[in-house]
Amino acid sequence: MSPDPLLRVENLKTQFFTETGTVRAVDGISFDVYEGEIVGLVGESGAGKSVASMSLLRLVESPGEIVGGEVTYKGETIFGLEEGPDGELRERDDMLSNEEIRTRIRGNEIAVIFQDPMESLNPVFTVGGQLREFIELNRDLPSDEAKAEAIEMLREVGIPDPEERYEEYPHQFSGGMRQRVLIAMALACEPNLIIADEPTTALDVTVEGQIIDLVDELQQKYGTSFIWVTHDLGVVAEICDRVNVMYLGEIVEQAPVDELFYDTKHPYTEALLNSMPRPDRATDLEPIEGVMPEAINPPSGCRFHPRCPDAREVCTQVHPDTREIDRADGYPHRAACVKHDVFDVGYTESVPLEPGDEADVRVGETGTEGDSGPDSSVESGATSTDGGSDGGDRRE
Ligand SMILES: Nc1ncnc2c1ncn2[C@@H]1O[C@H](COP(=O)(O)OP(=O)(O)OP(=O)(O)O)[C@@H](O)[C@H]1O
Ligand code: NI
Repeated sequence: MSPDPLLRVENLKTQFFTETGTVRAVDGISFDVYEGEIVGLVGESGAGKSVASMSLLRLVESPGEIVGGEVTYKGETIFGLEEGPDGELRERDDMLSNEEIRTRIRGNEIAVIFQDPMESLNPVFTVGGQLREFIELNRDLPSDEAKAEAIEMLREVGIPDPEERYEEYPHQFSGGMRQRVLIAMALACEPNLIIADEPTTALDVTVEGQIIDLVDELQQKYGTSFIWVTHDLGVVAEICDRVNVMYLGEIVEQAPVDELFYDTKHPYTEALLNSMPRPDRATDLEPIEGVMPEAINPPSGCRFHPRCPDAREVCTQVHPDTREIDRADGYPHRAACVKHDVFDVGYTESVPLEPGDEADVRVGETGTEGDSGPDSSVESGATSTDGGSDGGDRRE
């Protein structure tokens, strides 16, 4: 583990200001990416994985806005706020401009691969032409050299007959081949970090496996770091070094991949694991009970408590921060669950919630749960400075 991370994300918050309310899509997440590692962001649909990844390059669009926290890349501030003279939050002076992000960071330092290659490739231009143009622009190469490089990249990502395929259009490529093209494009400028948002989700399992092997190979060859977004813990097991499990805008567990699987500290991770097939567990699959509530008005206390088999009374009141429970290989194993002793909020004495007690409670319904919301939660962490101040931290 090198002393300084390549990317540091601290207490990042991104919200959408919609007519029906404020969506707390990313609600105070912190994680690091060190050089050469593949870091997973995993969680159910709506957990905030995509919004988190978009926020890292400030790609969130209105009505979305990053409202708090810090993103630092190689010591440079991609996003950061400070308190102005009247106590209002404003962007820090050392924050990179949009222009700097576009020309210096995006593509060259940090590249992004999205789920649907058809959205990233223009259907009216040839695959090769697009790749060539991208290389020409970003690496300032003359056209013929860029073309040779483009063909080389296509070969590198395992496209057969790259000279011929160079002349073809995106629709002539299969989904897996298009995804390979996007990987080629991401790699073309030899970035240090690639953010890949569910790049294999639309593919069948065999092709997915091939793409994952390819990424593994390229990662070792180029030493590129990755942030790998997925809802699939199987993929995480295959490819990631460290993992962040997201639930309703928060990271509830963070650990090196083996620790996460074999010394699971958060009931949500446990539930995710139980819902996926595993060779080392013969038991039947158990789907996670209930649905993830919406991020507009999350449950009080621990956001997972209405679905949690370990939930006790205290879990409805205390909102756990993500604390270090253990260390493994020099990395922290963090979890946001008060059943761990470090929280010391009386979990053991607290009355267990009957299963099903709150399983039906939906956000927006009347009842103690829906009424309280996060404002009434007690923050468990003395270190947490922003607890419950939602809305108040919107910039303007
Ligand atoms: N443009 C938008 N306007 C309003 N809410 C949004 C917008 N984009 C995302 N959200 C909300 O932000 C939350 C997080 O969404 P996000 O797309 O990051 O989830 P995800 O974990 O990537 O899910 P998936 O696995 O389905 O891609 C969700 O509640 C979503 O509805
Ligand atoms: Ni997503």
